[in-house]
Amino acid sequence: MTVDKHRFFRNVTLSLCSSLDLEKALFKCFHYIRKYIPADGLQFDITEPNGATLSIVRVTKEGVEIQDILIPFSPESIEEEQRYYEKKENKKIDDVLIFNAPSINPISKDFAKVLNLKEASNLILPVDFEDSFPATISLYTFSQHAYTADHAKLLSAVKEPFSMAMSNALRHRDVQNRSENFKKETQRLYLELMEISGDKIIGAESGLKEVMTLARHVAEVESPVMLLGETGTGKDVIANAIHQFSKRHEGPVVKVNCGAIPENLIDSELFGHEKGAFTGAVSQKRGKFERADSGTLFLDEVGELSLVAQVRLLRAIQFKEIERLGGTRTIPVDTRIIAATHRDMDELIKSGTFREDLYFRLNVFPIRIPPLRKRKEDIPALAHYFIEKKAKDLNLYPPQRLAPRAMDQLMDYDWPGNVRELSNVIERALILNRNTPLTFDNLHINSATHNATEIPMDKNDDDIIPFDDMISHYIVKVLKRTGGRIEGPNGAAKLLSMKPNTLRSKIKKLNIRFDKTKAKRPS
Ligand SMILES: Nc1ncnc2c1ncn2[C@@H]1O[C@H](COP(=O)(O)OP(=O)(O)OP(=O)(O)O)[C@@H](O)[C@H]1O
Repeated sequence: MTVDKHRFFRNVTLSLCSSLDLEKALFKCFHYIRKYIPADGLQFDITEPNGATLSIVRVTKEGVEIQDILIPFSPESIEEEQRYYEKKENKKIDDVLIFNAPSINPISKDFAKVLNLKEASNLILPVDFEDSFPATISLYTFSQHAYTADHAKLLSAVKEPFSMAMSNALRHRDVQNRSENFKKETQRLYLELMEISGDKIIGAESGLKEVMTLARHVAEVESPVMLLGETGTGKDVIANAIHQFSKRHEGPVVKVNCGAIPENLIDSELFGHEKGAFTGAVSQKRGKFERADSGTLFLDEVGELSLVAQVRLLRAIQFKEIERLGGTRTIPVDTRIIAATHRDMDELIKSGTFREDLYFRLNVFPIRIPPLRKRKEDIPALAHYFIEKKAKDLNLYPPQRLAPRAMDQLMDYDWPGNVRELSNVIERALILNRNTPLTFDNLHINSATHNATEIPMDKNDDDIIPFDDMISHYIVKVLKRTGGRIEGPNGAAKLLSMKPNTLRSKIKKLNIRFDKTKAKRPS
């Protein structure tokens, strides 16, 4: 067959450049080359400084095999190779080696032993990499004396494109490996950090047993999860556990507190924006959706999302793609959604504040986390866990022991603020009882998380009440005046000279539960 050398060069180059993925590029190239040069397979090898060869990829008619096998050569094989090369049927033409009877070639025998090969003829093209070890691309057949000088010349014509493409592909592979290692390292550090900080799920074998079973089951699939439960029950903790149990655990878990982000910023926070999309968008920003690519997006307080953001969220979930604000192109996203809420979603749907279609998309696999009062068996373990952890965090280690009736006091209380309230109560007890055993008298009064509106403020000036209670009471007082409104000219944040987000996080931290219906409407 006559071959147009230019065309051959061009087509080999194009197929090699068709993908940065080494295997794909070689597969395409092999199928083109074998139209002109006989070949049952193609192999890419790199020779290490010690003479051993790292066989990287083998392409055959059936497909691609990634080998990454180190093949050791005996020093005798290397010496014999030279003599073998001097035989008349084996030649070197334009830098390409022709081995037409490699079954007697010692190096090929070493290869054959490890790779279980039976090839009979070899055409070997050395490829050059900058700062790398010698490498070869070889074609082989199962018949003897398959290769001619013309074949060698044709293969030698594509030495340069092979060298460049293999070098780029190896660099690309190196970057990918580094990024894989980086992900693994991040995961390892995360687990180490969890261990050091002592963050674990207490009650996983008792009060949360059913929740944990569901979490493990759903982690294996990709379905969206809806975590339902009162504030402070541990929705965050379970969302993290699902991510860690899932095959996405090497990817990021990105949390968005939909209730803490002002309405006008939520779109940009979730979907990102292009430079100049709105006043203040001074540079391009990737949204949380994009950041959660290949991982999990945790939408906390999803019931607080504005209707506009709900429409975009629905689209992103349906089509698995997003558009940055002010952008024109769609960006594919591979993200698993876990949503959480303490609100009654049926109520929100009835009142028209939450889209029913979005709810059905999110509520594929609901998990209800029981309130602490319904799993009181977990209280002793949680209390001991928080005593240890908080004492370390607060530098009050070793902690005081519990007073004789202290555990009964904790067990008798209803914990409206759930696990978060228990953790706050223990922190306060550790601070107040530095030299005495821990007690929890007057839990109802002292707990800032419990109905802060009831804290008596008409106490005499000399009476000391805990600082958090004082702040909670004051925030509730202001919320009453603004009808529960946080933002805007008549909002509580403005009256308190605070940023709305700071106030929101304070409300969350102190677990202030504010009933809007009891508030005075603002004038
Ligand atoms: N089972 C548990 N074991 C250990 N710590 C827990 C457990 N459950 C909750 N916590 C701790 O209690 C606190 C509150 O939990 P978390 O933030 O997960 O609650 P939440 O339900 O997401 O609250 P919110 O609805 O207010 O967002 C966190 O500090 C968390 O680490």
